[in-house]
Amino acid sequence: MWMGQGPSYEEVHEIAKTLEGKTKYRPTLGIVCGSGLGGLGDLVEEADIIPYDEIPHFPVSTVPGHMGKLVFGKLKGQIVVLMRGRLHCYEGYPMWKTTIPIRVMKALGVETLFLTNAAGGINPDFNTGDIMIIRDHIDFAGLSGECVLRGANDERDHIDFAGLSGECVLRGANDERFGPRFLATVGTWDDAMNELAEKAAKELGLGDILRRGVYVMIGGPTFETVAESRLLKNFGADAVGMSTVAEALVGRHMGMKVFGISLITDKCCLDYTTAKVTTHEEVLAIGQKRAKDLQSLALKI
Ligand SMILES: O=P(O)(O)O[C@H]1O[C@H](CO)[C@@H](O)[C@H]1O
Ligand code: HPA
Repeated sequence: MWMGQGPSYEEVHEIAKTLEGKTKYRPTLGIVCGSGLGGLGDLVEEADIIPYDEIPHFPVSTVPGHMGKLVFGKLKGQIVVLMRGRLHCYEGYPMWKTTIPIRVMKALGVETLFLTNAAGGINPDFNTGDIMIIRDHIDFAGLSGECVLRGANDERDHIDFAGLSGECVLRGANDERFGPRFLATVGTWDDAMNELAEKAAKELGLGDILRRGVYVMIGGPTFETVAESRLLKNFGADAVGMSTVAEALVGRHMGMKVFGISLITDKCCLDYTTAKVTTHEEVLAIGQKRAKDLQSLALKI
């Protein structure tokens, strides 16, 4: 009997079977669209679009900028499945539930996973609108374990360790049919795909805004205090967001090739004198502004 945190191997394959009954496509590439970056879905040709709420056992998207639809079809001739809307732990889902679609993608035959996100720039040299190839990550959630005090705190100058952390997505009983109990995470982000992404960006004339760096996942939904941004910088993070790492880990757990890019939508404040408030609206607006560049980059890759 399955004693871990769900979903079971059988449930994942049941969902995949349902989807195979709704689309003729058998994708090998999976794409996850970050906040405000769902426009890539419009470029998928001859698409079969399946809303999450029509898929049994599938969590639904609740965040503005995430439509909650699976898009199957062709992108430059390649058969893809694209998540137009991802799931975040802060929406109230346990971490494992946010990655059900990634497990399902693998069951559908997906071998390569392309993750995109909107992120705050921690590296002071990064500017709003920059595109960062994810070289590595910090799984803040997994490093710190599950905190009983998880949630926001409204003091001005604090480090809300609970809000920053969550739980590792692979916590719970392990089914070896998915992957190993202990996952080595060195080399999570595929070097060859990163090289390809860098080359593609340069060819598109995006070299000036191209960065490479370390993405740190925090639990959210609170944006960082100044003290937290400083902490993350000292940890070695270049950009911060509330997603992506759990998906990457689950992808690697199942042997997928993983790569990804972050759009820097705001600069995190490292100084009280210049501190300004970040909003989700601002994040979405920068996504809109850079939409065309990101779509061209994804197509070229
Ligand atoms: O990571 P994605 O889904 O791109 O979204 C990012 O944008 C939202 C905050 O504005 C957070 O959900 C953060 O993780
Ligand atoms: N912090 C965390 N997540 C984010 C940010 C940020 O500044 N911007 C976009 N997603």
